[in-house]
Amino acid sequence: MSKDTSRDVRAWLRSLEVFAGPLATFDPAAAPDEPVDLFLSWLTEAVDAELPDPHAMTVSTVDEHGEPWARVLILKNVDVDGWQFAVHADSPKGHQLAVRPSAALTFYWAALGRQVRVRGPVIAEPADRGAADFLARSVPARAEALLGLQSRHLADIAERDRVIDKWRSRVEQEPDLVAEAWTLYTLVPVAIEFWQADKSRVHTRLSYERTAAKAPWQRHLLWP
Ligand SMILES: Cc1cc2nc3c(=O)[nH]c(=O)nc-3n(C[C@H](O)[C@H](O)[C@H](O)COP(=O)(O)O)c2cc1C
Repeated sequence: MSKDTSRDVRAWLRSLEVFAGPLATFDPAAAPDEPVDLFLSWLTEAVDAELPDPHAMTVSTVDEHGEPWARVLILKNVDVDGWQFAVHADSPKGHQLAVRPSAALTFYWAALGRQVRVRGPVIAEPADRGAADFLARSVPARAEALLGLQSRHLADIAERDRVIDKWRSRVEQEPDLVAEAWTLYTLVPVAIEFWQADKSRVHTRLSYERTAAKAPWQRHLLWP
């Protein structure tokens, strides 16, 4: 891209609106003691507002060289014990979690002007829980996980379709087949931040922090 074009892009980006939606409101004084309760109420509002993929989140990890990585995953469950996602352990994110079992999650519900960030250690759940999650997946999703090549270089699209077709047939014939490396992970939160946008740009932030899993939560307002 030439420098002239990049100047145009800068102006174009500056012209785009942010926080265009009617936006939600947030009164931190009324926030519950347990952050998962607040998260579930914000998630419920996102679902009720019919936002697309309300349970999609960016999962950030760090590799053995300290390099950051991030990708979008689907939230599988959340309760007082933590936020859960399931992935193939033999994938880049699985390898990163093996060497650095810690992650950050970011949810963004744009139309409501809300962001939630969650950070903490990640534990791999026992194999039977990973298997139960795997068997609840669709046939194509199970086939992709069984072939176990996620994020590897692919020679051509025809090869992808041929191999996936082969695994789909196998899953249809053997519906109890489980990818052993499919793993359910729980992020045990030590820091959770709720961020509410305001059109005035005076945003409201509430953080819950604790020194260790199961320790009591401390609440702090944060400067926007
Ligand atoms: C909305 C959305 C949902 C996704 N859900 C998953 C998922 O549940 N599991 C998964 O392995 N990848 C999922 N992906 C793909 C990941 O973002 C990522 O491309 C893939 O897991 C490879 O990541 P890695 O190379 O860091 O291991 C999803 C992508 C999007 C956009």
